[in-house]
Amino acid sequence: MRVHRAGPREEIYFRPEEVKAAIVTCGGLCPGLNDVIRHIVITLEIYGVKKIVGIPFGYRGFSDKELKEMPLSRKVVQNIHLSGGSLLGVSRGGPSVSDIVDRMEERGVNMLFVLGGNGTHAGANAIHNEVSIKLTLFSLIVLSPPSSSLSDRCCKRRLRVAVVGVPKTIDNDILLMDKTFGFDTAVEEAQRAINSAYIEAHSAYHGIGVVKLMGRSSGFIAMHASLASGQVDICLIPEVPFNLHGPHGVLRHLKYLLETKGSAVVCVAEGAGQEFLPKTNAKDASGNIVFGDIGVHLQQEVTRLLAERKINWINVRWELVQTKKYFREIGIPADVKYIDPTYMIRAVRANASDGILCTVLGQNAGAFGWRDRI
Ligand SMILES: Nc1ncnc2c1ncn2[C@@H]1O[C@H](COP(=O)(O)OP(=O)(O)O)[C@@H](O)[C@H]1O
Ligand SMILES: O=P(O)(O)OC[C@H]1O[C@](O)(COP(=O)(O)O)[C@@H](O)[C@@H]1O
Repeated sequence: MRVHRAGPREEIYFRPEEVKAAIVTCGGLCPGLNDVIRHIVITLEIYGVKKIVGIPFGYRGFSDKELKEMPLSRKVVQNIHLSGGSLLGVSRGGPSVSDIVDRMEERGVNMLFVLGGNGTHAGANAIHNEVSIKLTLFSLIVLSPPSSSLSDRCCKRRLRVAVVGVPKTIDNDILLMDKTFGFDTAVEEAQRAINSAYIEAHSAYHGIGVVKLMGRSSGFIAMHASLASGQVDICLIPEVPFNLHGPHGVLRHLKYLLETKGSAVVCVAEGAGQEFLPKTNAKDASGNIVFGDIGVHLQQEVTRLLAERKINWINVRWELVQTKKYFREIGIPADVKYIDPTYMIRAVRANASDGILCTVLGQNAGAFGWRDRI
């Protein structure tokens, strides 16, 4: 693996007037996508590029004839960082790499900026392998194959195309990077949910606030948000196995907290405790495994509980049901409030710290597309 430092080069390969640059954002949303898009466009304009387009809705925008590419300029992107989301839209799934490269050829795209996570970069790598000649420009700070193998591996279509990847993950789980953009904002936003859970729990008799945060395989958001809040008693993350029941189980500790403090707040990352849930073989459009839904278990529990209590349990989640059930069984009243701010923490505008990070990333990506041969 080789990691290339991004940023401007002394010599550049492309003539600006010959460049048609395209930007695509794939996977899930993340605060700061618009900031990065904005700075790529601004940087490309500084280099003199006149043809810059956005590909709508991720890789899907390459195949769906209904989706037209969006002309981008400094004027268009001037204020996009003031709102969350992606100006271009995002999606999972989409066309084959061969189709993507066909469309790139048809449209004359010779510089492609890809913003996304693991899957997106697997796609970017595949595009790179499909298009490139010896001029092989891949990766801002992600993976790149050793240069000696490029001419052998990357000459399928022998096109002069630069592919630049900007790593994006709200989960902040890329080992090579201290911090990924959007993470800081997500953690900050998560504080609101935790604080609400605390207020609710604290204001109820034997109140328990449960907050579920993003994190399929890593609990950085949950852990950082918990540490920052100072209001969380139990933080459950995928990296650390735990028991629900038993002398060292979460429920027993909650009982202790109710008896000693009168209330408690639990912050759980979505990937934590998956082993307690029924497994499904479902996959999302990108082929990512959909975590065991609580469906069957929930239905069974809800049916039983509905009969006993006249409460609308339809939207009650598994964590909540388990907690309520436990305290009902042990005869201790508990008032459990469940908050799921999952999409609220990623649909927001980037905060100041992420804004700066995105500025640096966007500028360096915009400048990196020009580099001469590796
Ligand atoms: N191995 C792969 N090869 C080519 N494209 C891929 C691969 N894995 C995912 N993709 C594409 O990358 C895009 C984003 O992938 P996804 O896993 O949803 O998000 P993320 O990039 O955040 O991990 C999707 O359009 C998907 O089809
Ligand atoms: O509901 P969606 O759109 O599939 O996204 C949810 C997933 O995105 C993630 O936040 C990861 O996304 P990124 O790492 O690509 O930012 C997971 O933790 C979560 O399971």
